[in-house]
Amino acid sequence: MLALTSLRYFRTAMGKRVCIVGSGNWGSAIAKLAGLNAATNPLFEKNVNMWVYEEMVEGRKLTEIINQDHENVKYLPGVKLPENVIAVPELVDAAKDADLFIFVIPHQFIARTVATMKGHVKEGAAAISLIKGINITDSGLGLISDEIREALGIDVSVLMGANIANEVARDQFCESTVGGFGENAKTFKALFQRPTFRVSISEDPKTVELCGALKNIVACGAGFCDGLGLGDNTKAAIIRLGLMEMMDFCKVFLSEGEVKNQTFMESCGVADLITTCYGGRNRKVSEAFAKTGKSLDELEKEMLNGQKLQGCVLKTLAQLITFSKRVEKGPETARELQGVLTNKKISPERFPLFTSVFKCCYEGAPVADFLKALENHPAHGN
Ligand SMILES: NC(=O)C1=CN([C@@H]2O[C@H](COP(=O)(O)OP(=O)(O)OC[C@H]3O[C@@H](n4cnc5c(N)ncnc54)[C@H](O)[C@@H]3O)[C@@H](O)[C@H]2O)C=CC1
Ligand SMILES: O=C(CO)COP(=O)(O)O
Repeated sequence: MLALTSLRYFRTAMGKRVCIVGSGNWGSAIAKLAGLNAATNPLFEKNVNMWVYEEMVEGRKLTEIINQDHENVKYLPGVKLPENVIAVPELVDAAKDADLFIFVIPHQFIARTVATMKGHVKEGAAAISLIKGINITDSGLGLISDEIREALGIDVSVLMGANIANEVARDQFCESTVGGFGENAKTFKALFQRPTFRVSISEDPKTVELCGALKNIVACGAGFCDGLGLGDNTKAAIIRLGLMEMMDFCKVFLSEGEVKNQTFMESCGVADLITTCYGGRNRKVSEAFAKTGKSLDELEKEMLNGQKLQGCVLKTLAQLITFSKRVEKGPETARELQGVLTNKKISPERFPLFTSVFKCCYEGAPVADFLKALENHPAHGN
């Protein structure tokens, strides 16, 4: 009896404390996995804090609903969360004394979030980013992991993969990729891996992270394909050409030697691309965009009940390709990339799929013309 008590004390004293920064669809699904593992693995402290951006749901605070009913009824309805996952409305309280941070919020909110955390993070803590987005910085492309690392001065790994949250939360078998190094990568693998969630470690974290952002753009193209009533051959071509552009983009924007081709064969690469192009939110909303002509902002609000589009990376892409253009609204990823391409003196013709998705989303190009841009794709040779 005494031995058991001391073991419990030792565990509380020594286990790493986990804080999940975010509680949306994926944030809640990953909370289930991390909560179940923390409850049984002495490497971790049993209780896992989850920062919840507070809101009222049917007259009750979302944090109260999660802590009393153990379900995030707004962002992951129908799935019970482990009771050791504790919803905390104040970010600084949630982060207090944490050793491990899991960043899982839509990428447009990261800057404000890390600014709030600055000065409240324990020395020696480590983080992992599950965020599938990118930024533009003065020097061009900015990885979200770099933004977190620079703001908080801690090591940051990434987790990317073919992981539609609703399926992961229902224990349907899938794989995922941790991009990172050494003990921190292993610790995060131990925190997430479950019998139905198999995690590999890749020491090519920048490519792993860029794959997670760029696939969002291809998913918009897949949605256009569905919206236009086209079939599986066309979708397969979009996925393949999208993959070629993702690989080329990574080699241009990371230094060539850093990018390992094997990374594209991991769950974070081709597998995530496939799942997103069939089952993701970007695909779904882009299909509706092609059919209705409503704006992406409008459709996001109508169709996603508070969840956010990250196809979105478009916004960054756009700025990377045509730095002069500033588009204020809409899917961010493609926008974000455009300016970077111009900075690198790379013509948009090198990335016809990314560019065409952007033009349809933000410049009023007809979706019916989307595939024309692919007819002379560089991947087909001369
Ligand atoms: N949902 C999925 O299947 C997957 C999502 N991801 C990635 O994970 C990241 C997070 O996505 P989800 O968890 O699905 O989020 P989500 O799309 O469900 O986003 C809604 C979340 O944003 C929060 N929010 C709203 N305004 C906010 C603000 N001003 N500041 C901070 N938070 C605010 C909401 O409270 C809610 O928790 C994204 O980068 C996404 O690409 C990655 C893999 C799978
Ligand atoms: O990243 C995802 C699956 O791995 C989810 O993609 P969506 O954001 O398009 O739903």
